[in-house]
Amino acid sequence: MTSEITTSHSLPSYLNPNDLGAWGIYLQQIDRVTPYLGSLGRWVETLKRPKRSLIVDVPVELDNGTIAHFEGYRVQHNTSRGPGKGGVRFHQDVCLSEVMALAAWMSIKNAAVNLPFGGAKGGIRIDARKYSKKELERVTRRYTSEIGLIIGPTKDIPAPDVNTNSQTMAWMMDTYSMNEGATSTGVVTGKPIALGGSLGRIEATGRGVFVAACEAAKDLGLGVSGSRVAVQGFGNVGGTAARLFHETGAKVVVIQDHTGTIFNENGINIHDLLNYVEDHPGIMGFPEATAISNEDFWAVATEFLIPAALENQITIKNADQIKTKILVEGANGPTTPEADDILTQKGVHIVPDVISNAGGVTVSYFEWVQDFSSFFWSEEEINQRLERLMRDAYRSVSDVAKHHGVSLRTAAFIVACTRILEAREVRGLYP
Ligand SMILES: NC(=O)c1ccc[n+]([C@@H]2O[C@H](COP(=O)([O-])OP(=O)(O)OC[C@H]3O[C@@H](n4cnc5c(N)ncnc54)[C@H](O)[C@@H]3O)[C@@H](O)[C@H]2O)c1
Repeated sequence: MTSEITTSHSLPSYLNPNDLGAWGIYLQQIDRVTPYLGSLGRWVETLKRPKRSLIVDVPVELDNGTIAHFEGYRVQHNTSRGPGKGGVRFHQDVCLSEVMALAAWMSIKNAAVNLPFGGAKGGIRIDARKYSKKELERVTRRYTSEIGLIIGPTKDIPAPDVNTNSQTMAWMMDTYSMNEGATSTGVVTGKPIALGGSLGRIEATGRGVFVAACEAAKDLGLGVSGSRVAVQGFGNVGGTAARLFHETGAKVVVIQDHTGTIFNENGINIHDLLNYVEDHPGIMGFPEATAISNEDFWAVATEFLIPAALENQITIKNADQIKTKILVEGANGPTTPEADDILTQKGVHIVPDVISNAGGVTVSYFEWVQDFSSFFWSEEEINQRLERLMRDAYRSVSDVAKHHGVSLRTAAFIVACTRILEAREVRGLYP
């Protein structure tokens, strides 16, 4: 791997070469696919620097009358295939190199599933738990106004991410619309339904995970009905994926959340568990399963393992114990590169996050399309279109993986980088 050479040649002066963080990992991933890009390789430097990075000061008056200042970012990594698209994160550790990497991974995800978007991401360096709803509203509105120069329905469309939600998007939409003097629903996605949000958005990521799992099962000649499934995380993504497996006749035998791990070799009744977690802090104490240790979660023999909680969960420490056939990444970055190598050597079929959890951004795309036409689709229509798009995405990546004899993760990057750089090449350089 030539990451040091590449990074020293292509690093913008505003980054610290000794502390690249997530951006360094992204650069290594690009180095890994460059040999597969053929003549498009001459454009690869395009992917190693963001098109546009905006850093803004966000001053607000707090409830106690003092003035606080927060750092805000919006990075548009690449817009060759369409407007920027990606979430806005509120977190005290947000920094430029992290937002750059998250924006770049959105370019890859959007291109891998063939959505007509580039990649972008935003963030504010703030510990959201320490501020009132009114303070967060003022922060959101001032941030939106500051980045209003570069966002817009045909320029860059933000969405929720860590610690932001549909209410945050409603404030962003309202602020942008006030500044424009026109109601502009298409400037953000992930909005409340009352404001042009899309049906099916809440379940979209979990549904996409399930569709990707079914496609992977076809590749391996496995049936889903009767198979055993392990799910880590029983929130939006894990809960929906578990329910769809259960409704298809699979046995979800083990589930872990932040409260612990539960097991039932005959399969956990997911409808009962969903009802249970509505009145409890988590899955622990569910009467129709047995509690086991969190470490034992990884050793349960299954056909499908769905990490849908946090990043860096499958590491060199537990990869050896894992006994599954198909790993479908619901979370972003749940598998470390070392663990990825161990599992691949063991013959585990890994469906990477940029494909398997793309259901959310896909229905965000549908929301944007519906807002443009002011014509809204039924939930059934949305789910059908989502399933078709996810199946097509999996197939094209799987075909490339077979053609080059590489993993689905490398194949997803090959497909995505090729699409982005083809667009770059035919557009040509301005002026
Ligand atoms: N929601 C989306 O549309 C979407 C889209 C793409 C990717 N993702 C990714 O999927 C993952 C899950 O997102 P979500 O929306 O379901 O979040 P969520 O908050 O609804 O659920 C998270 C789940 O993870 C569990 N969890 C937290 N800490 C844990 C720990 N230490 N061990 C085991 N379980 C733990 C929680 O108990 C909860 O059940 C995240 O990585 C997120 O970035 C989500």
